Amino acid sequence: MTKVWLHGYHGRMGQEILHLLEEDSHLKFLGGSSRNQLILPGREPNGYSPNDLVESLGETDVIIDFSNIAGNQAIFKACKTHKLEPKAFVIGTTGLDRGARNAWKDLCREAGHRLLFAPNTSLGVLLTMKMSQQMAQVLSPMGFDIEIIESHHRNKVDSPSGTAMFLADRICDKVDLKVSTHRTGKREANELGVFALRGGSVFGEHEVRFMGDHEELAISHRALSRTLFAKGALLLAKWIQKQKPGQHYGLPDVDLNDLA
Ligand SMILES: NC(=O)C1=CN([C@@H]2O[C@H](COP(=O)(O)OP(=O)(O)OC[C@H]3O[C@@H](n4cnc5c(N)ncnc54)[C@H](OP(=O)(O)O)[C@@H]3O)[C@@H](O)[C@H]2O)C=CC1
Ligand SMILES: O=C(O)C1=N[C@H](C(=O)O)C[C@H](O)C1
Repeated sequence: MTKVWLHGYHGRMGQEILHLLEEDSHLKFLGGSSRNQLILPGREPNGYSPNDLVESLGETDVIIDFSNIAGNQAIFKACKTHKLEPKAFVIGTTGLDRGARNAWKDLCREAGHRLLFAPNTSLGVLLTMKMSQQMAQVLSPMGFDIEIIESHHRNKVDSPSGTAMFLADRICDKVDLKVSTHRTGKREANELGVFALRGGSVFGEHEVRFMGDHEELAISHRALSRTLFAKGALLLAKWIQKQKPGQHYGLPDVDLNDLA
């Protein structure tokens, strides 16, 4: 059995993942953490120090993080300062800047951790990314403009979404465009604009639009619940365990056929 730790235990995603973990025959919930509490089965939830957290993680095989920037920073600092033995990580938290991601990458190399940055754990989004790259490679040289629009629930704290930035960056790996998230004036020729809507209880919608002079193509993904993110997180938790230690991975490294 693979033992799993849930950082962001009390959150919307934490609770969704917990429900699926309870039914999974290969993964076992070892414990969790939120802003102020350590949650260990059979014990009263308790306050904790970074050292307590790392001690509790000792037995864990995979740490799944769905918290926020401060929460991700907290578990990073605890693992770095208190020298956690090699583990596997799935980082579902979004909004991390380049500095934070680089610090995790360094820690992986130093400590022998395996880590996957997964700003969207839906397998459909992975396919959306791959298809968007292919469409961009054909349509951008033909003069089509590419823009991304995303919608999420009113309580989401980061904007644009991690997924929208991921889609934009992966498209820009293939075509020579610059991501713009704060356009105020006219569109520049080499821009890929990213725009966010917030409201209601939208689980997550992303649309990549390819806008030409006489026709328009689009590829879109709509989450119908949080279950798909939780299911994907558990599949990816199994996937990351099989990867090489001391390495970090991104969603483009994941072959959908390996998850079936
Ligand atoms: N990869 C993916 O597919 C998806 C990613 N996400 C991302 O996952 C993250 C969580 O989303 P969601 O569940 O909706 O958010 P919530 O706000 O519902 O939950 C956040 C959780 O993080 C905890 N937390 C906050 N600060 C800290 C801290 N300093 N230390 C430890 N834990 C902390 C909160 O604890 P407390 O309850 O004590 O405040 C809470 O349990 C977001 O970044 C979101 O964008 C969301 C959906 C899918
Ligand atoms: O906060 C959310 O809810 C979601 N966040 C992720 C993101 O920022 O892309 C993934 C998903 O769309 C839901």
